[in-house]
Parts: sequence; C-alpha cells; structure tokens
Amino acid sequence: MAKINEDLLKERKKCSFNTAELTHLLDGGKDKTLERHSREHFFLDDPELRSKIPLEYLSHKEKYEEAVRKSCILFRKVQELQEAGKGGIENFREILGGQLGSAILKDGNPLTLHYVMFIPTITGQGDFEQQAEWMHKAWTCSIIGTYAQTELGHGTFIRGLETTATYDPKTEEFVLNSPTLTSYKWWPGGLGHSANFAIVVAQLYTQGKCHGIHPFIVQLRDEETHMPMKGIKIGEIGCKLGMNSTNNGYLGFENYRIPRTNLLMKNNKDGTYVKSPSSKLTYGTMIFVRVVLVQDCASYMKKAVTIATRYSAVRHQSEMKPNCPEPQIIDYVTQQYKLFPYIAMSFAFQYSASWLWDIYNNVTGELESGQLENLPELHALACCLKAVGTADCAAGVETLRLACGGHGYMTASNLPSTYGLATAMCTYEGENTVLLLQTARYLIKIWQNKKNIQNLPTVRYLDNALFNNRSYEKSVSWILSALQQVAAAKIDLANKHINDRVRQGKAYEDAWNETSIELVAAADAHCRTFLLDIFNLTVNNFQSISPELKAVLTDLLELYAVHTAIRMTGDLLRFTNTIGKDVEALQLWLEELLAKIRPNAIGIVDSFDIRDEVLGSALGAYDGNVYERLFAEAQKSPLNHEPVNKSFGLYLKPFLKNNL
Ligand SMILES: CCCCCCCC/C=C\CCCCCCCCCCCC(=O)SCCNC(=O)CCNC(=O)[C@H](O)C(C)(C)COP(=O)(O)OP(=O)(O)OC[C@H]1O[C@@H](n2cnc3c(N)ncnc32)[C@H](O)[C@@H]1OP(=O)(O)O
Ligand SMILES: Cc1cc2nc3c(=O)[nH]c(=O)nc-3n(C[C@H](O)[C@H](O)[C@H](O)COP(=O)(O)OP(=O)(O)OC[C@H]3O[C@@H](n4cnc5c(N)ncnc54)[C@H](O)[C@@H]3O)c2cc1C
Repeated sequence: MAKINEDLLKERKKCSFNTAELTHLLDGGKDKTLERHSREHFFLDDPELRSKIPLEYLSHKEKYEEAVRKSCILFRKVQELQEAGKGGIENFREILGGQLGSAILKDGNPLTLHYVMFIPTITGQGDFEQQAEWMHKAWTCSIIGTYAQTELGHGTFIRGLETTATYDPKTEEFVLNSPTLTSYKWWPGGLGHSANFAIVVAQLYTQGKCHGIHPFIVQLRDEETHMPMKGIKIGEIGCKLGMNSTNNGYLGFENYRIPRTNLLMKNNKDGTYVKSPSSKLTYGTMIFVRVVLVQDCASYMKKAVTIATRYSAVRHQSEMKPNCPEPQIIDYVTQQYKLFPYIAMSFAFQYSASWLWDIYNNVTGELESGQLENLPELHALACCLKAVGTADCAAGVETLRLACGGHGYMTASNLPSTYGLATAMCTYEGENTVLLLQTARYLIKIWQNKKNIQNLPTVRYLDNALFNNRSYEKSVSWILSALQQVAAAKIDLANKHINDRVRQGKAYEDAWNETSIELVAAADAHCRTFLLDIFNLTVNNFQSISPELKAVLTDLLELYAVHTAIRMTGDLLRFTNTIGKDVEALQLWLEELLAKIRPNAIGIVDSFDIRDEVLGSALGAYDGNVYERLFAEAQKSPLNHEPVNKSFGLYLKPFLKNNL
C-alpha cells in the first residue's frame, strides 16, 4: 500500500468518532456495507471494466465504442447478480447512478435508459399481456430499449409533442409519422446507435380524433443486423458539455407501422381506446426517475466533497502568520465555508431521498389499486426535490472544484466531468424551473383550500406557519419554524399577487406568468423546509448510536440549518421576527460550527467510504499523494509519448524561420 500523506495521517488521528460506525449508519447497517463492498469488488476489480487509455484522450467515436464495450460487460454482470438472487434496487442504483456507474463509465452509459426508463415504463404502463410479452426479453437484454419522448421542438410541454400514431383499423396497426422537423425525437439516451427498441411517446389518433400523448413500444433496428428498420431515420445528436458517451439520439418516422398491441395499455383496459382515469398516469416513469435522481444528488455531492476536503488537508498555501509554515488550506475559514456546508448537504439529500423513495413506493402501491388521491402530493414533492437537489448539487460540485484552485480544473481531479453529470440533471427529467412551477401550482391550490391539509404530511405545516411569532433562539427548531414561516408567507404573497392581477382584469394564466418568479421562490422555500425537517427528524430518531457520532451528526444538522438560514437572510428579515442582531448571531453560530467540524472533516468524508476508483481523482485519493498522482496522470497525455511533436516540423519550424 502507498505511503499515506502525513497531513492526512494527522487528520485521521484527530477524529472524535468511529468512522466505521458512520459508514454503517449511512449504508443502513453493517451487513449493507459488506454487501456494498462485495458489489464494488465484483465490478471495480474486474480488469475488463478498466480502460487502457484515459477517456479524455479518445476521439468521440472511440469514447462511444469503449462505453458500449464496458456497458455490455456491466449489464452481463448485473444479470449474473440477478441470477444469483442479488438483483435488488441498490445494485441498480449504484451501477447506473452516481457511484459505481460514473466510476466505470465516467462520461455516461449508452445503455442506462434500458433499466432506468424502458423497463419501468413497460412495468408501469403495460398491461398483463404486454408485460408477459416484453418483460422477459427486456430483463434478459435480448432487446435494448430507450425512452423517446422529447422532440427537437418540445421537451417541457409534452402535450405539444408532434409525433403522430394514427390507428389503421383495416390492418389493426398504428402508423407513426414525424410530420415536421421539430417533431423529430431528440435527446433520448442510447437512441443514436445503441438501442434497438424504444418507448415512443406520440399523439394517438383514431377516427380523425386526437386522444393526446400515449406510450408505444417501437422496434427501431433489425435485431440481427442492427440496421434501422425501413421508415425509421435515426442518428446521434453530437457532442455535448458532458455525458459524451451516452449516445443521445434523434429519430424520425415515415409511415412506420407497428401492431395495435404495441400501445401500452395498463391505463386503457379495453382493446378499443378508452380514456384512462387520469391522463397523468402516463407520466409515471418521469416521477420514478425524479425520485431516484435525488439519491444521485447525494452521491455526486459526497464524491466531490470527499475529493475537495482531502485535497484541502494536503494542500498548503500562503502565510497565515508571519514566519510560520504555510497552513493547510482547510484551515482558512473561507475554505471551510466552501467545503463543510456541502458535507452537511450530502446528509440532507440522502435522508430526504430515502423518505421520498418510501413515499413513492406507498403511492405507487395505492395507484395499483386505483387510489389516486396522494399522487399530487408525491408529484409536487418529487418535482421540488429533484429541482432543488440537482441545482444545489451542480452548484456544490462547481464550488468544490473552484475550492481546489488550478488543480480542480484538471480532468484528473474528476471534478469537471462530475460537474458535467450533475448539471445535466438540472435539465433532464424536467427542467428545474418548470418543475418548481409544478410544485408551486400544488402549493397555491392547497393554500386556496386547506380543508384536508392535516392529511397531507408534507404541507400540513402551512396550516398555521404564517402566524409564528417566535423570537430568535439558537436552535434548529427555531430555524425550521422560521423557514416554514418564510415558505408560507411566500406562498401567501404569490397567491395574493395572482389574485390582484386577476382582479385587475388579467387572465389567470397571465397573472400566473407575471407572478412566476415569486412562485418559483415559494416552491424552493417549501422544499428547503422539507429537507431540514427530514434531516432533523432523522438525526433525532437515531436511538442506538454512540454519543460521539450523535454529536457529529448534530453539528452537521446545525450547520445545514444555519447555512440555509443565512442563505435566506433577506427572507428571514422580511417575513419573520428576525432582526439584524439575530443574523449576526447566526453568523457567529455558523463560524462556531465550522470550527467544531474542522477536526472531524476528514473523518466524515472517510466515512463516506468511497473507493479511489469511484473518486477517480488525483486530488481525492485515500493516500493523499496528490502531487505524485497529478504527475503520473500528466504522463498519460499522448503528447508526452514523444519528445518532439510533428507539428514542430510542419508549422512551428517554418514559422520560426519566417520570423528570422
Ligand atoms: C427496472 C429495474 C430497476 C431500475 C432501477 C433504476 C434505478 C436507477 C437509479 C439511479 C439511476 C439514475 C441514473 C439516471 C440517468 C438518467 C439518464 C437521463 C434520463 C433523462 C430522461 C428524460 O429526460 S425523459 C424526458 C423527461 N421529460 C420531462 O420531464 C418533461 C417535463 N414536462 C412535464 O413533466 C410535464 O409536461 C409538465 C409537468 C411540465 C406539464 O404537463 P402538462 O402541461 O400536461 O400539465 P399541466 O401543467 O397542465 O398540469 C396538469 C395536471 O397534471 C399534474 N401533473 C403534471 N405532471 C404530473 C405527473 N408526472 N404526475 C402527476 N401529476 C402530474 C399537474 O400538477 C396538474 O395538476 P392539477 O391538479 O391540474 O393542478
Ligand atoms: C443529458 C440529457 C439527456 C436527456 N435524455 C433524454 C431521454 O433519454 N429521453 C427524452 O425523452 N428526453 C431526454 N432529454 C430531454 C430533456 O428531458 C429535456 O431537455 C427537458 O425536459 C427540458 O426540455 P427542453 O429541452 O425542451 O427545454 P425548454 O422547455 O425549451 O426550456 C428552455 C427554457 O424555457 C423555460 N420554460 C419552458 N417552459 C416553461 C414554462 N412552462 N414556464 C416557465 N419557463 C419555461 C425553461 O425554464 C428553460 O429556462 C435529455 C436531456 C439532456 C440534457
């Protein structure tokens, strides 16, 4: 084993709690940690899943080919796990999501959509016969599918999609067409050259009448030759900010026929067209992905904060006091302010993701038996957590990258590509502003009619939050009640402004649009109360953990609360009893917490227990040999494989001669 950096050794000695205890707590028990280790060993120690050349030095085409090679091995291994009865959701989460997935396929997996959206859509939208027909093929990967909804012209407004599926009663087929350029499907992952099937979302026409968007199973390519089927125009959309291995594609149809039975029918029981009980049931897969993405936010944040915190303990720079050694940069309070809130935020997102997952499972269970009443609350919560989680995650990864100075800019830090993955989440599966407006729509409805509010756990605080007159106390409970008051006041004000505008004669939709900045802010504030509430409940509910660990978790909870409150200072002053002196007290409390967390910072990120292969970073490895690793990474540049590059003879030499 490599020698461990002296600074990190000292940091690890300072830690006041047992890091293994926290690892087990985060994993959900020691047995779960062991399961995770064995899963990591199974995937990460497979030499076939390593790349010979760093991804960055490959061409676009080579990157894709390498990604397909690895994805196939990865999926074969997933199948092995399933056959061994180890096909649980944790496997899929880690293999497709922020930890193992992004370690093995740093720039995205071209086959992810198969498990994340194709299979869930067949399960969620297909009737019994359709599941019998397709699920075996999909589970065994005899076919590979994607989810083709977004078009060149429309991503957000899915009722405006233009692809048509027109029923032909003579042949009992649907005829798919892309009537315009803007109706071309655009974006689906793996669509370019990987998938041979897709869920295609199209406007359903029967007898000249449009019945709105519906999902269809469509074969795109020949199962043997992989050539596009006749009537299918397909390709890849080109280079992006990140995720350049995901093979996002375009797709057009020219009188392409599919059997009638390829219309997913779970919500349309009859063979003839019958309107489903709620058109929003078609949107179920999107809720599922939004829910799982919140967990991914926690994963990416843990990864980035581990890299930046370890690096900050190893890096020395400047003079704090004259004639003293250069301090570790982690001793600068401004640096702590860049790091520690994101450590705390990782916990907040992990705990909320776990609550959201449970709520999701309860509500989908209810939907199976035709109960729809809790769907709006789930939808509103999933939308705001996805939006706030991904936005904070992307901003956090970028802050953490900047916290690593110049070396954070190197791809060898793995922070740029982590940012590429994180910022994509802000757009896909519902653009964040649009999702916050969905939550706001729900909140305004609840505000206008509070009749059943006590039965709605995520919004019941709104019943009396407006009238909280608590004076400042140095407690999480005070911050929570203040944030709840802010959220309630923002919803109230936005509601008032909509009503005022309507009274002035504006159409409700115009009034809504004119008030939408406030509506987004109200949904954001509501979401932050949920995140803090759940973090607080979770830490308070831990019964059998050591007092040392409880103290650390309490510090992190308080830091999360104070950091959130300080970010919302203006709102606190505007909507609660908070006065200037209280803000000063909050600031002092923040500084006190940074100092308290400082000796445990390395211990906490070590407890995340992220293997070096997952961190993939010269700056963040467990041994802290940052400079040796950066140097070794530089040697991998193809430019360093020869002392003189041919461009010297071709361009530089003649140029230098001309200048003589
Ligand atoms: C199978 C094995 C297990 C697999 C496990 C896998 C685990 C994986 C774990 C981790 C992996 C993570 C890796 C992820 C990698 C992902 C790769 C990329 C994936 C990206 C894919 C995509 O982007 S797909 C495309 C997504 N597109 C969108 O999200 C579009 C956004 N737009 C919309 O959602 C909607 O159109 C809209 C909400 C914006 C508006 O719709 P509409 O105009 O029709 O509605 P209204 O505004 O008029 O509202 C009407 C009414 O309906 C309510 N409503 C809206 N949406 C929903 C919903 N989804 N559910 C319930 N209700 C909804 C709305 O609130 C209104 O209600 P009212 O009562 O009328 O007010
Ligand atoms: C990496 C990546 C992978 C993707 N994978 C898939 C996939 O596998 N399958 C798939 O079908 N799609 C996929 N998508 C598409 C994705 O779902 C859409 O890009 C997303 O839903 C946003 O839609 P849009 O691009 O049309 O943005 P737009 O809706 O055009 O957004 C542009 C701007 O308009 C604003 N805006 C739009 N509507 C409103 C409104 N009603 N109120 C206020 N502001 C509004 C937005 O806030 C935003 O600022 C992917 C996208 C990316 C980036």
